[in-house]
Amino acid sequence: MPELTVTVGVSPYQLDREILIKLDQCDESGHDFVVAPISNPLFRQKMADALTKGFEDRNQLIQAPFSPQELYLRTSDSSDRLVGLTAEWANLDAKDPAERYMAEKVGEYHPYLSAQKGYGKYGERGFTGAVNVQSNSFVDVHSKVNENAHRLTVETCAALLALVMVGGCLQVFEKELLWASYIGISAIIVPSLNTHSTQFINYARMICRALNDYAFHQLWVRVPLDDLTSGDKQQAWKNWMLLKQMCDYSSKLQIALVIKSKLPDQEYISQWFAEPIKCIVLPTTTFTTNPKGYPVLSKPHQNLVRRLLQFTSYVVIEEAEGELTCDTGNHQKFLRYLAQMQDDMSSLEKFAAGYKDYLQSPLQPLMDHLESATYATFEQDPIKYQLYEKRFWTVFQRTTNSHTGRGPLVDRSLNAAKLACRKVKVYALEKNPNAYVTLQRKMESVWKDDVTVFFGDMRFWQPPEKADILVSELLGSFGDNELSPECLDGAQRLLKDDGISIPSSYSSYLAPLSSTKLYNQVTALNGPAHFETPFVVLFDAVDSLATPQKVWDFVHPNPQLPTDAHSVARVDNHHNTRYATNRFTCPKTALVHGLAGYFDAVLYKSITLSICPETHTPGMFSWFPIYFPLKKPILVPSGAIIETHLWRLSSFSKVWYEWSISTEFASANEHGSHTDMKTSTPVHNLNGSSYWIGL
Ligand SMILES: C[S@@+](CC[C@H](N)C(=O)[O-])C[C@H]1O[C@@H](n2cnc3c(N)ncnc32)[C@H](O)[C@@H]1O
Repeated sequence: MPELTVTVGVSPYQLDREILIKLDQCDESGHDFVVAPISNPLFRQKMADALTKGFEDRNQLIQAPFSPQELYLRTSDSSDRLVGLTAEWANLDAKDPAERYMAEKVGEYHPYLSAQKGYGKYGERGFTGAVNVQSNSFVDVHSKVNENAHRLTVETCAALLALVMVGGCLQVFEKELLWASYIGISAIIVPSLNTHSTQFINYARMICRALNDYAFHQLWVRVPLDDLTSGDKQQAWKNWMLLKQMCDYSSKLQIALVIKSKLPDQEYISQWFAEPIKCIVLPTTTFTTNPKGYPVLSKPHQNLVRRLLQFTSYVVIEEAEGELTCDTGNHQKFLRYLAQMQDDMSSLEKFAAGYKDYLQSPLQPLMDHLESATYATFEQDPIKYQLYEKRFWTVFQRTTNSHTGRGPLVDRSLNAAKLACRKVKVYALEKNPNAYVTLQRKMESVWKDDVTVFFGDMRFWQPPEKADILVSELLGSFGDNELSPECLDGAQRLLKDDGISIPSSYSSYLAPLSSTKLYNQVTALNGPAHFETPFVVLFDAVDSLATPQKVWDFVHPNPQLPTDAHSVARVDNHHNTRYATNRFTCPKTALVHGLAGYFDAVLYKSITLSICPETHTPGMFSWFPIYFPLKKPILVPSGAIIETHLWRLSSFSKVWYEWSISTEFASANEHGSHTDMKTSTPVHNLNGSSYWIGL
């Protein structure tokens, strides 16, 4: 695991000084950035005054541009070290229709506006100013109200928009965003998501518009990790889901997760790991004090923050209300110390650090020829080969036939034989012409007469004699996805009637998962085919929603095959097709982004290897799990049934998977009783159209 980096900022509850002075102070105390409100209390006061006035006066006040005195952020200097904070007091879902009406529904205030034709972007935003896209000119509609229309060129429009907007809460929000955009701030923290009720629909619409209209790289929504005042422990998460959906899963929409002193249960913490957390907000009140008087976090908080630092390096220390002179330098130092604390890392963790949530296309060792570097990566795993060697220990005295790569399994079988003072004859077979060169050299220099190396495909190769033991390692992250069943079926005729296959069986497992990060990464690959392609990936920003269940298995030697079968795999592969359906109870309301796939294998009798989370072979890193994505995530209520459907299908030239997920839940009907609802995703990868494995 690389050293965790931490970028610590500070969020003053109120700024009473020039922002540049504050930035200097922050530099001195070691902060990397400052989260600063865009406008200040003077502006708030002006807006509050405006609401008490009559129509004309009100509009005059709210149309006035920001005066420099009303802004904390006045210049574009240092905007790269600033995160803007829009006014929390702007209630985007104000019950008072006057507030919202004045702010947004310009058309109703100004009936002729709705009669205008050809509104461009700015008009659609609800500004009184509108771009007439046809004439390429700017119309100050409010001036038109006063029968005093000004026509301005579109070039000056952006600068002028700040001057002509109508006010009110929504207007405040837009006005601040526009100003922040003008001075070049790239990240904005928008008002907190209302977690007490579902009264945030207009807020969601405004966020959606902001994502659409402004060039900000990111909008961070303040969300509490848990709202302990709400009866529903998932209320904050559910509202966040709704917001995400309304914003059509925009990847620019991210979370500033506020961690308070009381933490929720683990299952309600882990649901956030699947979400795009961009920033961790730690109010100073979340810290406790150690005996020397320095601020520290409790152990559970430390664990949580360290876990979250794997997703983001941004931490904001938020000064509590009324703590204007609070010195957050020591809080920041503690966070840096926490980020640097190294756990003892296992070899698995060291190896895995660079692979977390990194999507890889599954290997196709049958259709493609692997590269030397890929074999070198396999060979770094000590555990896999130890397990094979353990197995050889009991069966080595017979002729061995091995499918080899660069030969690590051959080495292990010879080792085991030597330790047990037994003689084995090894035939090593490889179909990769390049790996075959390496094998030949190894035979000449190391193995000598103990091993004979052959070049060929096990499905068609003619052996000098039949083997007692057939050793292979053709397993993929989902067990059968590198076509071990087809290859070993083809090779079964190389085995004596009482011969042994290592592995003797392997099984595949599935579980539903939630991960916005993985979903966004598939989206970023551009193109619908990627949503119909499984990926090998080491899960990190993932919430696993259930213990994986077995979907199917394969056994070798395969009792279904005729003993004299020759090239069976090519003639009829029907016996290797599968369909499995599994049912999972969703433990909490969750957004399902796809399926996690795993496998375990019995090498022989009690010797097994596994990548399933509950039974993972310690220290083994040859395989990461597989991810079957969904084109559109599905929201599943707590307690609902998630039914997975997976097919393994085959033609003469390829094997592929198809998948879909159905959900079943009870829904109240208009008579107050419950009816069962069932929904389903489309079937993914029909006919192997997007992803297949070549035979
Ligand atoms: C996953 S690699 C494992 C290699 C080696 N056992 C190891 O652990 O490093 C599978 C190897 O089997 C070879 N292979 C796959 N299908 C084969 C086939 N039908 N006949 C012969 N070799 C095959 C591949 O070229 C590759 O070298």
